[in-house]
Amino acid sequence: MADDRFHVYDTTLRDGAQQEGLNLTVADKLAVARHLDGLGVGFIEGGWPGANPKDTEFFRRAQTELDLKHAQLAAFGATRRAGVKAADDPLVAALRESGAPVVTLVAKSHDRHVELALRTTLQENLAMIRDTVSHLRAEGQRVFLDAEHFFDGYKSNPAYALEVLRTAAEAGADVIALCDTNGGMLPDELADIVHEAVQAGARVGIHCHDDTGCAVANTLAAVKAGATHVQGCANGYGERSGNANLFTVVANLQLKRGFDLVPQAALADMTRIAHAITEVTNVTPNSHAPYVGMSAFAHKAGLHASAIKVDPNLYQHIDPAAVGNDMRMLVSDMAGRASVELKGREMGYELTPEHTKTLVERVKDLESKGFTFEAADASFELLLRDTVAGERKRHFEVESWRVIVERTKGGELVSEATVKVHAKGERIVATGEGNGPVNALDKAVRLALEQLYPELAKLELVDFKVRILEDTHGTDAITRVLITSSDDTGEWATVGVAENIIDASWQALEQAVTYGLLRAGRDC
Ligand SMILES: CC(=O)SCCNC(=O)CCNC(=O)[C@H](O)C(C)(C)COP(=O)(O)OP(=O)(O)OC[C@H]1O[C@@H](n2cnc3c(N)ncnc32)[C@H](O)[C@@H]1OP(=O)(O)O
Ligand SMILES: CC(=O)C(=O)O
Repeated sequence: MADDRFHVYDTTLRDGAQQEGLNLTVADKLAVARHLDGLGVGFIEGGWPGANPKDTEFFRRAQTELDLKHAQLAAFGATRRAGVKAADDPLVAALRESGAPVVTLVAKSHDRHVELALRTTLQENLAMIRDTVSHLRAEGQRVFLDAEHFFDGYKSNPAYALEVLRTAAEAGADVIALCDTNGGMLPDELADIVHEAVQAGARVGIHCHDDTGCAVANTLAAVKAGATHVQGCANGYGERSGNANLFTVVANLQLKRGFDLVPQAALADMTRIAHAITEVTNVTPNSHAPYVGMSAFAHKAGLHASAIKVDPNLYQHIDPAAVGNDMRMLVSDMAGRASVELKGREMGYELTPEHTKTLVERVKDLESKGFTFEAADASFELLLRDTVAGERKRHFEVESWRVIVERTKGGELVSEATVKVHAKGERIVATGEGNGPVNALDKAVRLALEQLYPELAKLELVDFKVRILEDTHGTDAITRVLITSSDDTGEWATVGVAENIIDASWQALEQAVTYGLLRAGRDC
């Protein structure tokens, strides 16, 4: 069980699920909870039982299907309605019956919200808090209180906001999490208010939204001011601009401020966990996310690479391995010799200074014509092999290719491609049909080569991106095609550039097949 002196409290399954476009099934919620427990968070807020059947079901299934090693489940809900007893409020009953050891109650702490949104008196709101907290405590549940709009409330009526905090603490709430519900706060002012709340004598937590882009900074400022309970969401999910990214918060506190929040081994697994959660939520991972993003330790500028060659710490704030991420070199027209040398080493090649120089020149020249190698590692490796081996031996030589697109009498569009290749001393002609010209070419080239290279059966074209460069030239614009291919062990990307989209696609396709054969360990 996690240390109770400082809480890492995750609200992905409740506030994270309030993100536009994010929709989790009960099975998804259970899967995310297991990942969060693997990270070692102390509390997982599972949702609002009683508010919808899915969240009620989550808490029911969690009792038998979740075997949490670190975390405790928290059920979220509101204080009782005005004018009824907590014991008689059906939503409070759902919290009581959720099976969760912890209940987090949202309560109004802003006087205007009490009067306008709850449409009750300030005294009745305090009674709602007192009554609900003490009722759930008496039922044996631990209670935390989310003081909604606390910072805006404090600015409007500090005495009342602090009265809410004291009332909850006196009734038995262990933590009063101060919520920047509208996400409008900046760190300095927020820290001052947290300091005042801590002085009032309660254990204070912090719950920040990212509407000013300061949710993580505000959370860290609150901790500095005395908060000992941090709330946030995996990958920064949440209502509007999101919540404080819990991964960033944990990494900052543990690696920069010396807190011992999650096991080191779990922290070193954080990048995998962050990506595993995106698989469940079906939200594209933010490659620029701090610590866990694919680009978080990717270096593009030549000057950076030249210093990194001497010591990676010169251009990195931490060792990426501490959060399970990796340093990557990007090769582009911003690369210098060091970038290319390090990228070559990453790929398993020790390049001579002459080869490095030639490669830098070829990359800069090709990028000026529209190629992009940072997005096409496989094309860069083929270029590197050409440079090192003079003209690299080929698995196959292309004599010609042709594509016909036909609109049939019935209105159907059919593409037919013919490729003529030479491989292993044979001349092979093959024809493929597809729903588009690239699909037809892909089928034809595999048909031609699969009899000689059966491993091509595993190759799959998984993504195809087209970009028109210099589009002011109208039909003379250059087309760049990026193809991502996969086999049963991984993915690779190739690039083609030409005035004609089919020609650019063919270049990327031909390299994809060649690289696939090299990956499979095929000699020419
Ligand atoms: C800041 C936050 O993000 S808190 C989390 C918010 N999350 C959600 O709202 C998602 C889940 N919510 C729901 O499913 C529904 O809103 C429910 C089931 C909770 C309530 O639904 P309904 O009964 O139809 O009420 P409705 O949503 O229209 O309004 C909310 C009611 O809760 C009351 N309320 C709001 N905050 C509180 C509070 N802290 N304590 C007690 N009552 C509250 C409002 O005054 C309003 O009361 P009214 O019905 O008398 O007008
Ligand atoms: C409780 C909550 O989610 C908020 O005030 O933002």
